[in-house]
Order: sequence, then structure tokens, then C-alpha cells
Amino acid sequence: MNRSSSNTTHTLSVQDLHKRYGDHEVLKGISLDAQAGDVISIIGSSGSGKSTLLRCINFLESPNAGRILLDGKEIRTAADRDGALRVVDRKELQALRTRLTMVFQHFNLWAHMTVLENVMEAPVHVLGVPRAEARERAHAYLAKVGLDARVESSYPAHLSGGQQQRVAIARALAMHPDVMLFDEPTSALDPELVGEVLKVMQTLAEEGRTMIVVTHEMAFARNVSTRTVFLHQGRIEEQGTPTELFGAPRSERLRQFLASGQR
Ligand SMILES: Nc1ncnc2c1ncn2[C@@H]1O[C@H](COP(=O)(O)OP(=O)(O)OP(=O)(O)O)[C@@H](O)[C@H]1O
Repeated sequence: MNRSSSNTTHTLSVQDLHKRYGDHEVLKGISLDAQAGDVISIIGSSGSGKSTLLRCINFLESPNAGRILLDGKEIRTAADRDGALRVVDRKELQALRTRLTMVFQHFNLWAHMTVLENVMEAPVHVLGVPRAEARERAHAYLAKVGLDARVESSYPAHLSGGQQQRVAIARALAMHPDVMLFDEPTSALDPELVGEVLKVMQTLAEEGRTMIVVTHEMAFARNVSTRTVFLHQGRIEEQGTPTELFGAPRSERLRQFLASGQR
């Protein structure tokens, strides 16, 4: 793969993350580091904790223990009465969400806004980018994800799922994030639309973007990621290069998972 080299030193570090819902411990001590240019695929059976892990990384869910560091600097948290860790400073939380932008399974576009407005919204209102500049950004990123200028004035409901997800990717890109988090970005799509979204993601990976991708798409994990992490019941069972994991899985659980016919 032709990966552009990058001098940026932005690094995400996840340290010993725990999460429980009631008595159910969903994450049992996950540690993960992402360096600039890493494309980390997180795979595992349904219920293994993949989405929860991603959502705890940017505090959409509150972990119960663990640390998140950006560029070596810890996000400051305090435990509430239920033992859930909350980010202490709202500005720090906003900065974290800006630097780690998320692409969701169900797109989460604003239904009452046009495509263009969807992509401009956060740069204008969160980053304070002037509207004219935000519009230029939006044009550029919509073009980048292969969307014709004619769809810019459409509302999300008039687009296919694949187009909506590409708008969501453009929206994430417009924040100029350090790390892009993808939570099963193709799982809600009709099978014939999956390829157009994966193609965009592959291009981003080839450009050296830092990405963490929760996915059931084994071909993506195998062919595009630089590292694959296999979760089992809230623990990292095995991780390594795709060649290692797919070519020579060490654990029986991973062997069984791969043999179970996941795409
Ligand atoms: N808000 C919640 N309240 C209670 N339990 C939850 C909640 N969210 C997730 N869980 C439970 O946590 C476990 C892990 O869920 P999670 O969605 O992280 O798994 P996953 O590996 O992403 O699964 P899938 O591949 O099916 O999306 C599951 O048992 C799920 O039922």
C-alpha cells in the first residue's frame, strides 16, 4: 500500500479501559495506542464490546476506569456517584470530540439540514470557521467522498444510504480531525452500497489518515488496516498485522471467529 509519510506526532493512547452496565462488565481492561497513520480495525463477535470501546474513547459512553491520552496528555476525568468517569472540563471534552471525530452506523445526519449545511455545521458552530471558508471546506470534502455538487442542496432523506454515509464522512473530515473513529460504518447499508463507502475509507487510509474502525468487513480489516485487534468478551484476545491475524491466528477463539464466515 502506498502510504504517505507524516511528521505529525498526534497519538491516541487508551489505557486499561473498563466499562460495565450494571453487573455486566463489557470492557475488562483495554489498552490501545494509535500512532499517526495507523488504521486499526477492531473485529470480534457481536456483543464483544467493539462499539462500547469506540464510544468510551470519546466519552460518548462513560468508562468506569482507565485513561485516555492525546499526544501524551491525559483527559482529566472524575468519577460520578455511579462510578462513571466524566470529563471534568467541557472545553476539553469538546476538543476531544473535535480531534476524534466519529462516523456512526446510522449516519446521524441532521434531517432538517441540506447536505452542505450538514457538513458546514460543526466547523462554523464548534470551530468558529467563517461561513465562506466552511462552505469551501464542505465543497472540497463532499467532492473528496465522490459526491456531486448537485446533491449539496438535497436533504439526507433523499439520498441513498451509501450517499448519506459519505456525507457523514465528509462531515467528519471537515473537522480536520487527528483520528477518525468509524463505528460499523457499513452495517446499516444495503449490500450493493457497502463498496462505495469502503472505497472512500480505503482512500483515506492510503492517504495516511489515522483511523480506528469497528467492522464486520473482514476484507477491509485484512486488506486496508495496518493493525487488527480481535476483541473477545471485553478483552483483547489477539492483535497484530492483518497478515499475522488472518494468516496465522494464534488463539483458537480467533480461528473459530474467522471460520464462522464473517464477511
Ligand atoms: N447502553 C447499554 N446498556 C446496557 N448494556 C449495553 C449497552 N450498550 C451495550 N450493552 C451491552 O454491552 C455488550 C457489548 O455491546 P457492544 O455494542 O459494544 O458490542 P459489539 O461488539 O459492538 O456488538 P455488535 O457487533 O453486535 O455491534 C453487549 O452485551 C450489549 O448488550
